[in-house]
Amino acid sequence: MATHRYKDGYRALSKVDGARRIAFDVLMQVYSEDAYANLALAKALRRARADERLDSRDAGLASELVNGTLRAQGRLDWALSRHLSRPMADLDLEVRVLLRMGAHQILDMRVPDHAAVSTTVDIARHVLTDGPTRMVNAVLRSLTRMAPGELDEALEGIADPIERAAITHSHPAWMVREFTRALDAHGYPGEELEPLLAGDNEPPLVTLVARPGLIGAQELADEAADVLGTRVAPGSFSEYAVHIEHGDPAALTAIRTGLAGVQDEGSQLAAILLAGAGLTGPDASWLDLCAGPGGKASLLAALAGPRGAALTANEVHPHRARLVERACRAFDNVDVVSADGRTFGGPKTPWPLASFDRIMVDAPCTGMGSMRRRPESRWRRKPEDLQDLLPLQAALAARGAELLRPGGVLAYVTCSPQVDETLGQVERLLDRGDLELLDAVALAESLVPESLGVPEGAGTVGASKGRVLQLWEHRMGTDLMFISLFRRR
Ligand SMILES: C[S@@+](CC[C@H](N)C(=O)[O-])C[C@H]1O[C@@H](n2cnc3c(N)ncnc32)[C@H](O)[C@@H]1O
Repeated sequence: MATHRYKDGYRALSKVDGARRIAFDVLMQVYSEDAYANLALAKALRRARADERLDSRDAGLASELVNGTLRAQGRLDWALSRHLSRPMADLDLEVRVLLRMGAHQILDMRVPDHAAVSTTVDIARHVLTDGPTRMVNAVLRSLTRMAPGELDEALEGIADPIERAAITHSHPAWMVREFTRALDAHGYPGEELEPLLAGDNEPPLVTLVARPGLIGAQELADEAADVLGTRVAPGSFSEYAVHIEHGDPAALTAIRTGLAGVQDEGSQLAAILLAGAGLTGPDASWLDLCAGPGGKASLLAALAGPRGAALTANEVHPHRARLVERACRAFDNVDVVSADGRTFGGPKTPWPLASFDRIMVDAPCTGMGSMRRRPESRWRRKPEDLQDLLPLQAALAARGAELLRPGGVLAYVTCSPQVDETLGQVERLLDRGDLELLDAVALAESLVPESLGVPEGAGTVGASKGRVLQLWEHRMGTDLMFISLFRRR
């Protein structure tokens, strides 16, 4: 066992709590190696379970510490900075991570103060020298000594409403500005900002998709209930969706064999709407231009199959193209290709211009619509990212339009409500003059089991007769998917 010098001589360090140590190690990987929290955590938990170091309660605690600490980072740093004599950014990473973990337990979890402090300091003793360890101890103790309501009062004292909302709901201020702009652009009142931001801090609903033709939603729900012992519920906006309350979907045979997948209802709806839009003429050749990792491609393949249609699924990154292959392994009507979508197809290729009947352009975006699923992503994304994303999205959408035959249907989709990458790109597509915007809201209402409740007029773009569909977690419970549909003239 490790030893350490203290005033009273050498002594054994106290045993570090397993779940907290795992959380600390995963958080360090997220911050120092840009690891994805969900992947790093799953790997660490698998390893600990294999060594029989962890039961399911510990695994739950480690998950909450990782995900909760990441989500709450902005608010925790603000709270901690009130008890620090120098800026948080000047502290060593290990110290910052321990302070955040400890603060999350003190402020947000039902961990008794003394346990939150002592378990954090136990880790500090293993990874830090004496001085920083004492500092972690002192700052966390001072946090526990705050008067009730002290933080709320300080929050109320922040004059700028964007800054206040950013800290209260732990989002970067630029994102709060963008969410405000997006709500406004779709005609929703500013009061919806708070529930929107709060939704990002809720653990996400896990939704499965029963790929039609392979397995029915009821059969999938029965397997999930039996194997995972979870309560299940049917989807509201996709007849193929099954919500589960808990459990690891990977334990289901239907998931392992590709009959079903994990997919938010918003994503399912994007594929359902592209497949459901009216079309005259042939309906045989479908394209997913940005297919990785293959969620929408696999549902599109399932919907194309009974019509005798084939899907070409393209993805620029070969490793992600392999994920598309895996997601579509149960289908024989899918051709997976790895190429740059901006120059995909064309003369002398198997995919001439103006040849596809239905095209999905699910463009790379800021991902601001699925922050609840990737707790670290809100801090990784920068507003400058849009400088690269916007031209990329425009070029992919334009290529999609060129590959679409007259009378064919194109879906331009993002997992973000950010105005420039959604409505801005729709306007750009309409400026081409060869595309007509369809009414995605009316089509959705005609296809979904329950009404989406989109207010009258919301989603109308300029003078066009069409409407785009923006989904909101706080209204529909889905990711904030943006779906627009066009027909080529
Ligand atoms: C939003 S994701 C697509 C999600 C996918 N449709 C699904 O439902 O699973 C965007 C994808 O576009 C890919 N991508 C980025 N640049 C691209 C390009 N120039 N050509 C084709 N694909 C690209 C990204 O690698 C990413 O996998």
